[in-house]
Amino acid sequence: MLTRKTSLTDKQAKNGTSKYVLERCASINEYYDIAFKVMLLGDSAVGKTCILVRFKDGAFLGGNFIATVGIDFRNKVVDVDNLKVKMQIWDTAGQERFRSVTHAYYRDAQALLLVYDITSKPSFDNIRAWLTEIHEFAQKDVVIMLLGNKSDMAAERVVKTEDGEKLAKEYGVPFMETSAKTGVNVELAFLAIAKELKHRATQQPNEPKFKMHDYIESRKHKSGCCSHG
Ligand SMILES: Nc1nc2c(ncn2[C@@H]2O[C@H](COP(=O)(O)OP(=O)(O)OP(=O)(O)O)[C@@H](O)[C@H]2O)c(=O)[nH]1
Repeated sequence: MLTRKTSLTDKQAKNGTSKYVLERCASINEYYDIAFKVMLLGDSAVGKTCILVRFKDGAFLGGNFIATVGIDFRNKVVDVDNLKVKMQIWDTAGQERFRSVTHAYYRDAQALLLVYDITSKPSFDNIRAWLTEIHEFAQKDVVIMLLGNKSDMAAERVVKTEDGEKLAKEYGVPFMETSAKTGVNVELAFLAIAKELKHRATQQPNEPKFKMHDYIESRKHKSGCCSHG
């Protein structure tokens, strides 16, 4: 594999407009300009692995639930404004007994997707505890997004969309409901994160700021309406 590392631009490096180093990596399978680490967090069985598989392979992992043991990651390269952005996505085990393993990875992550299950009230109630943990272990400027997964299970819903929105507003984080089963909003969640991180890394002083919240609100599929895009 041929790997070459370059800084963003000499100017950016000099005036410190970006703290991320651009990596230009060429190999048979993978070419990218810039790389970020993203983590999926949330209680066991909320659908973190399924969200990752849906985004990476466009498929749904139905059937028997197999809990993640420890931590695992998958890479996906997406195009953002003519740059190849590699997202290294870490899938963590939601079970309590693996918590000390996953804590060690928080500090490296630039973005966290915090997931609950709309059919599980405890998974929603635990979001506050997850946020406390994030504030303890993650970087101060980490990008956080709240996802209410399994939006396809309308009949079993116990957490209202408004409650998710309210909680997200309280913590100042973007929010959307997803379905790893149908794919609703899954790609949008990762693309919004990729765009936000790319803009933070390459932002020029005179460039308008990327507004992640507006980007999501103008594109997200709202539960109970329309067809899946
Ligand atoms: N209907 C429906 N089922 C889902 C969805 N996402 C996940 N599931 C199911 O929920 C169960 C748990 O999914 P996982 O992705 O393994 O959950 P997890 O959060 O990774 O769990 P841990 O690895 O224990 O942390 C599985 O049986 C999935 O098939 C969804 O969007 N809709």
